Amino acid sequence: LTVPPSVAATIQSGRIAIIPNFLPPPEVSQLRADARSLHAAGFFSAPSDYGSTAKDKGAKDAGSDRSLLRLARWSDPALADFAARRRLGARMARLRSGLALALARPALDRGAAAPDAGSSEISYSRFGPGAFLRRHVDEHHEELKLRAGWRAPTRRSVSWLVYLNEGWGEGDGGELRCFERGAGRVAGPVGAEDGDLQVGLLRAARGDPVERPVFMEAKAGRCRMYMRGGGGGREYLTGVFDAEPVLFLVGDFFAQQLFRGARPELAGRFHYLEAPRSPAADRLLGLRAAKSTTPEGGEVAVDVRPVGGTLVLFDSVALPHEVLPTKERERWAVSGWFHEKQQGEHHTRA
Ligand SMILES: O=C(O)CCC(=O)C(=O)O
Ligand SMILES: [Fe+2]
Repeated sequence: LTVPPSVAATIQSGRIAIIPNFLPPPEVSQLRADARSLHAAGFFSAPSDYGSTAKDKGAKDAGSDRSLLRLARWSDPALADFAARRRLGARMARLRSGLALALARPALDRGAAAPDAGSSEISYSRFGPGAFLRRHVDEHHEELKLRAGWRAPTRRSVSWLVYLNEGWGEGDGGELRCFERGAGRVAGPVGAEDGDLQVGLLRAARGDPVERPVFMEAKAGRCRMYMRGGGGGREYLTGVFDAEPVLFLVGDFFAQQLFRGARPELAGRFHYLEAPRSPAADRLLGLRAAKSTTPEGGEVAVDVRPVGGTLVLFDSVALPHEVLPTKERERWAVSGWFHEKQQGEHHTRA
């Protein structure tokens, strides 16, 4: 499946690519019926694995009526309409190959846990009336996930969703709200550089009117942030620091202190993609009760209605997003993540 350059460019700049009518209506209906019958049969479960760190769990909604069909069930030929699921899997595998080429991420999904399913992770999701999903990013730098972060052989690279709803109207709620970076050009692809994941960005400034992704090297818990330099090398922005506790102090202000030793003049431009969160910090910021949020400095909210057949794609590391509360209706989707190999062992924590 050929991925248009404009779609690739959108993903690489940290924005959401929206492709209406990706799935023909008959396939949308088949998958929706399949999801409904699997849900009715009790095969869906609460997304307990959601967010890989304890810190994340505090930031998620505990009580909302959201459930998933896991991969083992998805891949079970004995259950419901397996033919429809397999057809979608084949389509997603073709999309994955197209994306690997268009995004120059050749390792995309190689060695996937479930090659037959077409995507490393794939599941149905159901939001009951009133359900929502709090602001988050789908993948974090390994150091932000502590030891577990380095153990996984692969990581999320591209997030995808195909909505399965029939005639979703403006009043139905449940929009996917994405927090894109608003102003201007991004200097180079977001997400990762040479295996190092992005943790933040430098905002555009008068003398340098582009946003610059900031990546983090980490070796045995010793970290250093950098951006792409002029000659293609790394331009270090901080000295070496210990991941703990520094990365777990909330907010840009603390991160900006790290720039003092290297590039103090750039400190004020630094912004976390998604500031590390903790239940305590959320309480402090009054976020615990918030079902939806407004854009932070320099962000623009883009709302996507979950209309049947629409495909959305975005970089799993770079784009914060949330799902607004649904009103009366159930909200159905099939979603997943194409993975990439995680970087080599020399980066492993001691
Ligand atoms: O259902 C959606 O639109 C988004 C879901 C999501 O963000 C997630 O599962 O990580
Ligand atoms: Fe997400």
